[in-house]
Amino acid sequence: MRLSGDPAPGNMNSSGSSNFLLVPIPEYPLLDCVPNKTVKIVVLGASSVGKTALIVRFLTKRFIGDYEANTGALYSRKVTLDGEEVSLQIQDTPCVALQDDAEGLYCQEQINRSIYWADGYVLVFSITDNSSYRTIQPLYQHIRRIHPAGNIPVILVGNKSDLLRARQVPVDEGETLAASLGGVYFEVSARENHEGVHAAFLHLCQEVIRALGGGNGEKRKGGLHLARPKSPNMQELKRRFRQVLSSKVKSATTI
Ligand SMILES: Nc1nc2c(ncn2[C@@H]2O[C@H](COP(=O)(O)OP(=O)(O)OP(=O)(O)O)[C@@H](O)[C@H]2O)c(=O)[nH]1
Repeated sequence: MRLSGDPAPGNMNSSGSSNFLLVPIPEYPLLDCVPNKTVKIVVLGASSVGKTALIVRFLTKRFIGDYEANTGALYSRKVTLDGEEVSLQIQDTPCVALQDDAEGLYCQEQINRSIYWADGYVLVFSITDNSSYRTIQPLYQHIRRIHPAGNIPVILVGNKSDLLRARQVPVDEGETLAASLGGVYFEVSARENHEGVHAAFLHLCQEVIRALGGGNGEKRKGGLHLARPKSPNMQELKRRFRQVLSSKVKSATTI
């Protein structure tokens, strides 16, 4: 899912094109406020698990169900995290896929750069897709190869919890896998509710701040407050949504 924004200068992906890190139009003039901390998060997972839907739900409290194939947009927001002003950047990414041997991973160069860039990791699978769940372990190993040392804040998100009848991954398997990664398991539905998604991202942001040496360890009250989006991103979102709708209507009428 693309949002508006010019390619960030100097960010070139492996093919030399500069459409890798899209810098959305900032919600605040950078001169207004230079938060003393930046939290960089990347959202990773197999195809169609809901990476973009989760980010959009978290940032806008809305569920928009249809997107073009994910090309990897960067979203930036000024947020107040436990009373501290923080610049939050969230990198969406194209899907990763298991290789035929079910051990290796197909992972584009731009995803490797996102992994290297990020401070915290949202690993997403769909509870309705066992293959997306089996992607997580090799994906985590891949992250570890890029960041062999130190603590890498990570959460495991089992999305589409509204589709209980289609469940393929039991809750305890999500919890067990999350524990093996050193993270927490969140079972959520980007379609149905904002609270669960918000809690997951909030937890990861707090872990990142702790890992970056911010705060004095314990979770202060206050939680995470997103600046009201006043950027054209919302207009862009609505335009993209109308575009998808009109294309569906057109295709329906041409049948
Ligand atoms: N029922 C249900 N559907 C969801 C949920 N989250 C996402 N979807 C649907 O799943 C499909 C994929 O959502 P995306 O957000 O595009 O997934 P993605 O992981 O970014 O997809 P890629 O572009 O393949 O990387 C869309 O049709 C969404 O409407 C959810 O919580 N519940």
